[in-house]
Order: sequence, then structure tokens, then C-alpha cells
Amino acid sequence: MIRAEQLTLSYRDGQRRLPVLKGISIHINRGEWVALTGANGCGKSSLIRTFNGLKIPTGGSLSAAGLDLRSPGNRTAVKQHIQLVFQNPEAQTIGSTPFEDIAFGLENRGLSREAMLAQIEKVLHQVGLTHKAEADVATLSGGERQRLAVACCLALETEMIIFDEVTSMLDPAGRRDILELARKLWEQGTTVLWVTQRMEELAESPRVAVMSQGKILYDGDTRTLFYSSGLPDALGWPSAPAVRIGQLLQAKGWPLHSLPLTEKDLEAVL
Ligand SMILES: Nc1ncnc2c1ncn2[C@@H]1O[C@H](COP(=O)(O)OP(=O)(O)OP(=O)(O)O)[C@@H](O)[C@H]1O
Repeated sequence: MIRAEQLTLSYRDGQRRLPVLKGISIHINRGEWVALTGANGCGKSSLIRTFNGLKIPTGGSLSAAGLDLRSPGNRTAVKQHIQLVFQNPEAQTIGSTPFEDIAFGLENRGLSREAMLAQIEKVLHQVGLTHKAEADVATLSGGERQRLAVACCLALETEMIIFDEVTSMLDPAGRRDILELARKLWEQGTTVLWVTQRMEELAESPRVAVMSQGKILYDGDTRTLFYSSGLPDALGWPSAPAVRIGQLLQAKGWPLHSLPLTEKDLEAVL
């Protein structure tokens, strides 16, 4: 789905060039769930914006959904296959009601009115917003707006959704809802790239990529990251309670695959 090789990106800062991506190589297969993490300003948002043509890399090669993004025409075409859901839910609604917002994205797709209505109904149901179809978007909660953004992606039958720190402005219930929705879509075949700084969300992901200062420091199995890479300590990450207990079990000789990452894993262990 994504093949990035030695990707570089620089921004202009007056006369200077500010290198933000410094040779990133990452492959994401169709149907995978990958988490991407790293400190503020390390380049996560810049990287994911290259994946759907919103930012143009300065160097390296990048193909997404089988399209070579060095070609300008493909940077528009890729948006049909790969969509982003942003951190700030208010920044991504255009219509005045959820119905209108979804319809807006479907306008240029040449659907009949019946097909369009059926598609809107289907995706509103998928994200649990049927009852809010005609509500004023200004009255939606942050979590409902996130789910509306996901509905817009689904309406376009997008193959991959990149969630850019979507839980950072939500309360615990809203966080759980959007994570569960993403998981459901993943189980149905959508490729998910989940950008987060929350340990508990990383722990839920089978694969984690860790960025620092424009480079990828780690890309692989989540248990290996937490239990044998030494990276979380080196980066000063606070340990999740399940991992703290897991480290005690590890010292007693428990094998890596049995060590807990989440509270659910811990319950199973205990
Ligand atoms: N349009 C821009 N022009 C100049 N510099 C930029 C631009 N966008 C981002 N930057 C800078 O590039 C660096 C990487 O920013 P980016 O938003 O990609 O990081 P991030 O890891 O997503 O950060 P955060 O977690 O805070 O969202 C930062 O130093 C940022 O200030």
C-alpha cells in the first residue's frame, strides 16, 4: 500500500532549508495496522501528508496505492485511496450537517441520487451517526466529528485511513469509540496507520514505527520494542503498568510472546 524509500522533505525557512524528513524508508502492506509515534516536531505529520499527496517529498521515491507520487497527476488520484483524519475535528468539516458533509465528498463521483443517498445512509450507520444526519455540525461533539470524518472516508470507499493523533482532543469515551471504529474497519479490510503518542494505543498495535528528528529509529514488532529494544527507556517514555509488570515476569524467564502489553493481556496473564 505504501512504499517509501529514502524519502526526504525540507521546508523553507526564509533563506534556509529546514530538513524535516531525512531518508525515511517504510513499507506498509495492504490490510496492515501500523502505529507511528515520536516526539512533537519529529516529522510524523509531514511524513503522513506525503502519503496522500498533500506534501511533495524533496527526494527519494514514494508509491502509495500503487501510484508513483513523483508524478503530479497521481497526487490527486491517490486521495481516493488514502485518506487522512486529522487531530482537530473542526478543521475537516465542510457541510453544515453530517448528511451534507458526506454528500459534498461524493458530488464529483457521478452517482445517481438514489445511489448517493444509499451510500450516505450506509456510512452514517457504520459510524453510528444515523440519528445525527441532519444535525448542525456545530452541535456535534469532538468524537462525533471524528466519526463524521471517518464516514466521509468510507463514503469514498478509501482503502487506507491515516488517523493523525485523532484521540488527543477527545475524552476517554470518545477515544475508545474512535479506536473501536478504526479496529472494526481494519477487521473489514481497511489498512490503518495510527499516529499517536499514547502508550496504551501503541500497545494495541501489532507493529510500531518510532520516529525521531526526521528518521525512523525502530520499525517492527511491538513486544520487541517494549521488552528488548531498550528504546522506550532511551527516549524517556513512561512505562505502561502492564509493561512494568511484564518486565518482572521477563526477569523470571517468561518468553517474549507471553509478556503483556495491555491491561487485557495482563488480565489474561493473571
Ligand atoms: N509548513 C511548514 N513550514 C515550515 N516548517 C514546518 C512546516 N510544517 C512543519 N514544519 C516544521 O517541521 C517539523 C516537523 O513538523 P511535523 O508537524 O511534521 O511534526 P510532528 O511530529 O507531526 O509534530 P506534532 O506531534 O507536534 O504534530 C517541525 O519542526 C515543524 O515546526
